[in-house]
Amino acid sequence: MSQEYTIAVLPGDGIGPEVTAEAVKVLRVVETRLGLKLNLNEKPVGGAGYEATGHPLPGETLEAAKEADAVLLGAVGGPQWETIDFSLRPERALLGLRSELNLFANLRPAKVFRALTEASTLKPEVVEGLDILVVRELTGGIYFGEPRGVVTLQGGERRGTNTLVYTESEIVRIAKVAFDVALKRNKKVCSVDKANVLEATGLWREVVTDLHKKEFSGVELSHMYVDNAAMQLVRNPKQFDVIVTTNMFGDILSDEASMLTGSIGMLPSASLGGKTAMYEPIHGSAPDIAGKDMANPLATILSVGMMFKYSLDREDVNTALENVVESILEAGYRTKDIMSKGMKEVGCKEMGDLVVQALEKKL
Ligand SMILES: NC(=O)c1ccc[n+]([C@@H]2O[C@H](COP(=O)([O-])OP(=O)(O)OC[C@H]3O[C@@H](n4cnc5c(N)ncnc54)[C@H](O)[C@@H]3O)[C@@H](O)[C@H]2O)c1
Ligand SMILES: CC(C)[C@H](C(=O)O)[C@@H](O)C(=O)O
Ligand SMILES: [Mg+2]
Repeated sequence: MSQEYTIAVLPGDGIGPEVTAEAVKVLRVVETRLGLKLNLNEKPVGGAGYEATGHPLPGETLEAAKEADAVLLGAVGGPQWETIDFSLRPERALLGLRSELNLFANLRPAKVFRALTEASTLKPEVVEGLDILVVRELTGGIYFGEPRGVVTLQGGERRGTNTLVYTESEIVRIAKVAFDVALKRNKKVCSVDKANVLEATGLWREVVTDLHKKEFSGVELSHMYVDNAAMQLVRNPKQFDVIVTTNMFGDILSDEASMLTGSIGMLPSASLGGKTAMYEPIHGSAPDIAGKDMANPLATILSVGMMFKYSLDREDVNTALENVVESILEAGYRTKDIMSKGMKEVGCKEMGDLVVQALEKKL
């Protein structure tokens, strides 16, 4: 009997469907080569969900995600939905999926592929061999804290509120993920906060320090304020190995870290914690290049690799995909975002085809 898995495929908006289509091609190759049976259950999400049903996270989409062995998501959002009520914005679908599936741990690896060392915004020697992991808390913090919203005050002025909240247990569980993953890497964690100003992250620092003392003293722990961390990431990124941080700081620092690797189109992610995990590139729907076959699909394809590693018990597929991506880049193929002189520019589909061809030889 062949292994059978159900994967909820949520392409979303903008370049979401373009990069997801390439990742699906890759899934199909792995299915054939490994003799698996993959049931791909495609559903609308984000703006596409809103247009289809009036809600960015339709009930059938959430159900499909909950019932699946893993979720693959493209990207959501776009200018056409920027003025609708916040509760119906495409981005809310992401928050809904993350909280409903209890995906509190978001792993965002920023690895510099050898062939792309020259594509980084930094000098080659600063990023060569860089391999860091941002562990972003994903279901708490200012993204979910109450009270939130906009009210009109007496006199007519409006006031907007969001609230940064963390409980001790929320901090402990994400810190545990970071320490555990550090034990499998270089045993080094930097916890990033704003403990000099924000009480909630003062608690964050205290709880991380206590947990470290009690259970993870074999890991080297440091703390850094987020403003300094943003600066250190571009000054000397190789000082970091695992970075653990809050929901919003992780969002920002991972986009910054992506540019060390050459492009935001290179960074995959895994969101873990509950029964079903979700895999998505860290980038958005890129309305500026949508529909032009220009998007880099590698972040989404590498997210498929993470899916095999964390949900489908085939880390070898992740390794094969990383090797395939390296070999394609070594051969000089580049999407526009990572293009440089003397290289061969390809579109989104052609990049997907190159991965498929190389993977067919590898698996
Ligand atoms: N996970 C998600 O679904 C997600 C993440 C971030 C932003 N968004 C949404 O996406 C929309 C656009 O947001 P934004 O412009 O701030 O961020 P973005 O990540 O969509 O784009 C930022 C820049 O990076 C480029 N880019 C992004 N992905 C790329 C890829 N794969 N290949 C080549 N270039 C790529 C874009 O062309 C753009 O110039 C907004 O609605 C936002 O809310 C969604
Ligand atoms: C679109 C938005 C909700 C999302 C986030 O802030 O988490 C995105 O920026 C990301 O990084 O996945
Ligand atoms: Mg982001």
